[in-house]
Amino acid sequence: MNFEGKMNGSELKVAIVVSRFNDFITGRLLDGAKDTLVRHNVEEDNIHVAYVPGAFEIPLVAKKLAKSGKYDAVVTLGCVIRGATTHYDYVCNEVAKGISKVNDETEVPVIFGVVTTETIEQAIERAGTKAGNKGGDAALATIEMANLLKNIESQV
Ligand SMILES: Nc1c(NC[C@H](O)[C@H](O)[C@H](O)CO)[nH]c(=O)[nH]c1=O
Ligand SMILES: CC(=O)[C@@H](O)COP(=O)(O)O
Repeated sequence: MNFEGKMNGSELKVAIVVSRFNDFITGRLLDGAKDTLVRHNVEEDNIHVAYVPGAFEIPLVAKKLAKSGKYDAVVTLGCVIRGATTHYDYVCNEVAKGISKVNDETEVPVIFGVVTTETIEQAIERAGTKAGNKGGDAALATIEMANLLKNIESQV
């Protein structure tokens, strides 16, 4: 028996948690994610967006949305850019751990679309320029994972 997540999102309800910090970047990640979801047949009315102050706040809101039972998956979008202190390391580590924990606790796909870079240029490259759009990439993973879990649940 094989399990597969098809790339048709017509039956999916998706929440997006996006941080406002570095919104020059996160706004483009959000555009990329929404465009990719719609181009894979997710209804615009089935895409709900929650804004948080910074990446550190993403896990809490992602957990709230995942636990609501109203969404097949949650996309998380943020941008953490290293500054002059070690603050970057703490934010990145806690955000990654927090999002992973929400996956484990809720068994709802919570996709990691947080860009973590050393420089602003690296972030720009990943927000719709030479390295693509990580928001769009996260949306693709979201559709596949949501449909994969539905496929597993229908067969086992
Ligand atoms: N430096 C960045 C932050 N810092 C803010 C934290 O995420 C958090 O909002 C604050 O510590 C209050 O709890 N956030 C980012 O998203 N990106 C950064 O580069
Ligand atoms: C990732 C951050 O928290 C960072 O932007 C903070 O900058 P700094 O380390 O210069 O305070």
